[in-house]
Amino acid sequence: MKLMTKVVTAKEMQALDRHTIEEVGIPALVLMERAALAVADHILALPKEKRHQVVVVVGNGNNGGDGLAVARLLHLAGTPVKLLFALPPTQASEANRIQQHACAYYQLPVTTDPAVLSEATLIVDALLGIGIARPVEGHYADLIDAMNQAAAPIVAIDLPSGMNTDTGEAMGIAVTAASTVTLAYLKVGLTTPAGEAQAGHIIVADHIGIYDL
Ligand SMILES: NC(=O)C1=CN([C@@H]2O[C@H](COP(=O)(O)OP(=O)(O)OC[C@H]3O[C@@H](n4cnc5c(N)ncnc54)[C@H](O)[C@@H]3O)[C@@H](O)[C@H]2O)[C@H](O)CC1
Ligand SMILES: [K+]
Repeated sequence: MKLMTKVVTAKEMQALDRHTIEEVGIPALVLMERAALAVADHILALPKEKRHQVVVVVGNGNNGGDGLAVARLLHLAGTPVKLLFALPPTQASEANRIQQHACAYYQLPVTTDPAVLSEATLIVDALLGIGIARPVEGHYADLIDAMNQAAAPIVAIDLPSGMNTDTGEAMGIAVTAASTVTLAYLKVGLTTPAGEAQAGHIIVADHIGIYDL
């Protein structure tokens, strides 16, 4: 018997998130850690030559927080990791700042220079997730372009950055990923032809501890 996978919009995912955190009482950082473990497991199962130098591209929201937690887990598993911050690390969500602290404890190398992407054998896209709220422009558009131009394959966390969660269309420009580890449930945009083309191989990390309403 084939089980149907639940498919959600950004609003629905945000409501499930809120329900799990505020009503069930599971701390957001617990969900973030479980999400990061799922993404790290996926990366650690890739051929070793892909893991010579991982570069995690970090946005300032919780998608970036997931990326920072993945970076820490990969580092602790012996994988060389560098962080490419989109913005000065001070302008970030609370969970993101907590993850930054943990990465700083382990002295993970940090840069804001996209040239680091040329060193990557694997790129982790943690720039934007379901919180994308407007078309991608300026520095963010340049970063996505630089990721797409780099030789290394891209693993996207939750969604390829720049993708509209509900339509799969690029909001200006979107990451073209080799694989996407989407968290909790499949997102509507990932089921459209445009979304499938950007996402590559899609893995649903359905054991991160989100509870249904
Ligand atoms: N779904 C889950 O179960 C879990 C999800 N997690 C991860 O959290 C993100 C969503 O996090 P959120 O902070 O709400 O949003 P983002 O990180 O995607 O982005 C918010 C951040 O980005 C800015 N922004 C929005 N649009 C743009 C734009 N076009 N250009 C530049 N900047 C933009 C916005 O202002 C905010 O500052 C979800 O995808 C998961 O990865 C949890 O960690 C675990 C549980
Ligand atoms: K992403």
